[in-house]
Amino acid sequence: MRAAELQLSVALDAATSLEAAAPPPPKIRVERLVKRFGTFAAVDGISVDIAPGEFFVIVGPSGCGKTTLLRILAGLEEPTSGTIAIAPNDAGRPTNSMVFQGDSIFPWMSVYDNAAYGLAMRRRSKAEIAERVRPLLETTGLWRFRDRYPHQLSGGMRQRVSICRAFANDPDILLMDEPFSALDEQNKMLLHQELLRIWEETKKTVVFITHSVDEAVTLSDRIMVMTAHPGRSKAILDNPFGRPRDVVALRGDPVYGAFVFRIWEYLREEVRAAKLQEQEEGEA
Ligand SMILES: Nc1ncnc2c1ncn2[C@@H]1O[C@H](COP(=O)(O)OP(=O)(O)OP(=O)(O)O)[C@@H](O)[C@H]1O
Repeated sequence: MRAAELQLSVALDAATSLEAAAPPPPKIRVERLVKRFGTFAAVDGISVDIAPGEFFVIVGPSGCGKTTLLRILAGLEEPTSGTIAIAPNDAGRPTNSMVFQGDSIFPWMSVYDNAAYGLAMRRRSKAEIAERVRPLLETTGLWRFRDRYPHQLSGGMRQRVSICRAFANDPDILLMDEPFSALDEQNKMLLHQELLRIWEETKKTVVFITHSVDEAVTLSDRIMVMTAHPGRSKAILDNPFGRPRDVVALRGDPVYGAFVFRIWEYLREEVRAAKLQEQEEGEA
C-alpha cells in the first residue's frame, strides 16, 4: 500500500471508530425549559439529554421544582418556554408511566388486577396480560398475594404493586416521583434491589426524583443536582458504580462514602437556601 493510501485508510478507520463511539440520540431532550406559575419561576432554564435506557435521578431541596419538571415530562403541565423532545416509540405502547409518592393503586382491585390495569385498559388478551404480569409479581414476591386487596397489604407491598403496574404497562419511559419516600429503610432497600433487577431486565429509560442522596447513588447512572428556587441544574454527575449492583454491598465500598460526600457538597448550600426561603415565606 502506498503512503497516501495508507493515510486514507487510517483516516477512514478513525472515522468509523468515531462513528461507532458516537452516543445514541437521546431518548429525552430538555432544552432551556422554564415553568412559571404567574411570576413565580418553578423551573428556570433546565437543559439535559437523557439517553435511552438510562437511569437518571434528580435530587434537590424541597420546592426546587423536581415534581414540576417530571409533570412536564409526563405531559401533565405545559412549559412556559423551552422544549422537551421524546424520541418516538413503537406504536401501541405508552410513552410513559408515572409512579407517585405513596401508593396510587385502586383499593377496589386485587393485586393482580391492579398490576394488569394498564394492559387491560389497552384491551390486551388475558394470555398476554398473564405473560407480562406474572413474572413481575413473582420477582417482587407478590404472586402469592395476587388475590389480596390493597387494605390487606403493607405500605411496601402496595408500592411494589405500583411498580409492577408501571413496568407491566411496558412504557418507554418510567417517571418516578419519590416512590419510596414513605417507606422504612429496610423496605426501601429491598425495593431498590427489586427495582434495579426489573430495570436491568427491561432497560427502560427512568427519570427518578428523590430527596435522598443515598437513594440517588444506589439507583442512578447519572444524578442531576438542582438548585433551590428557582430550580436550575447545578451539576450533573456520573455515578462511578457499574451494574449489576448489590444495594447492600455498595454501601461497604469506600467509593460510596466519597461519592455521597461529593453530592452533598453541591446540595448543602441549596438545602440551606431552601430552608431560608421557607422561613421568609412563613414570616411574610
Ligand atoms: N400549580 C401550581 N401553582 C403555583 N405554584 C406551584 C404549582 N405547582 C408547584 N408550584 C410551586 O412551584 C415550586 C416547585 O414545586 P415542586 O412541587 O415542583 O417542587 P419539588 O422540588 O417537587 O418539591 P418537594 O421536594 O417538596 O416535593 C414550589 O414552590 C411550589 O409551591
